[in-house]
Amino acid sequence: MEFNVVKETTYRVKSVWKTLQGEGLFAGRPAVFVRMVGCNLWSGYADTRERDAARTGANCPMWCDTDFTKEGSRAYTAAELAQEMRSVGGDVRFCVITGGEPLLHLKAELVEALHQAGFFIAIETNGTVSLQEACWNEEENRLEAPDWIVCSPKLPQEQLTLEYFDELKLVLPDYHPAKYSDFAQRQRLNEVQNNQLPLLWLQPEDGDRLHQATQMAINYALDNPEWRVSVQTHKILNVE
Ligand SMILES: C[S@@+](CC[C@H](N)C(=O)[O-])C[C@H]1O[C@@H](n2cnc3c(N)ncnc32)[C@H](O)[C@@H]1O
Ligand SMILES: Nc1nc2[nH]cc(C(=O)O)c2c(=O)[nH]1
Ligand code: SF4
Ligand SMILES: [Mg+2]
Repeated sequence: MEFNVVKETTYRVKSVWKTLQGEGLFAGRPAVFVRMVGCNLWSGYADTRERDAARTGANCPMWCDTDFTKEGSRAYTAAELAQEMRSVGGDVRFCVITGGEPLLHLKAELVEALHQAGFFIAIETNGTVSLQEACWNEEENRLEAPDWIVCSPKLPQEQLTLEYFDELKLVLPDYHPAKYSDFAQRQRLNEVQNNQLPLLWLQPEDGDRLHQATQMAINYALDNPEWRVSVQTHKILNVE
């Protein structure tokens, strides 16, 4: 007898947890976070920082504050992940998909499952992956995209393929606004923002250079008031 086994797509997830969104417009808002494994700009292992920074040309491998390695991760189907997120989140229906680089994983199928489970979906991305390519719904011939896109670029703007975003977050001192002026135009006008105000953030790099980076961010915003300073509030509140 022949069996036609259709293998379901699974998603490699480091962790699912309930916390407060720490950064950007939704700072302070209860959220279910999903951290996907792996990134295209750094392997995630400390001994490869310099090598990976030289290879990718991004500085973030030198100071990324996140463990997105595969150790302790789990594979979920879209339905299993939606269920786990409902179970972890209780009444929370705001989720943030991050990583690592979440657009290496996210597909229309998962976006659909999370929407069906009632979630408003935000993502945090480095801008190197096209939404069109990641989240195209082949059957219905349309884009099945997350609802809210936060982009924190680490490569020169000419190399970024992300078509649009809702918030732009540059980590200082390595990523200067002057180098992202064309890319900043890809911010979309959206209903949440009542089609107004650009959301342009300067986020000081946490680590040895935090003090210097914070001063830079403050001074730049005071001189260029379309930019705002983003504080990583979860680190102050001491939540994950
Ligand atoms: C860990 S990244 C994951 C998502 C995606 N790979 C990206 O870079 O946007 C999540 C956010 O943390 C920021 N980030 C990482 N390390 C940081 C640090 N040491 N200080 C401040 N922000 C940091 C990133 O710029 C990004 O906005
Ligand atoms: N609480 C909390 N808020 C966050 N906002 C963006 C984060 C990320 O790592 O993508 C993050 C995070 O790691 N924790
Ligand atoms: S900041 Fe984002 S892009 Fe850079 S290494 Fe960390 S997860 Fe990857
Ligand atoms: Mg973080």
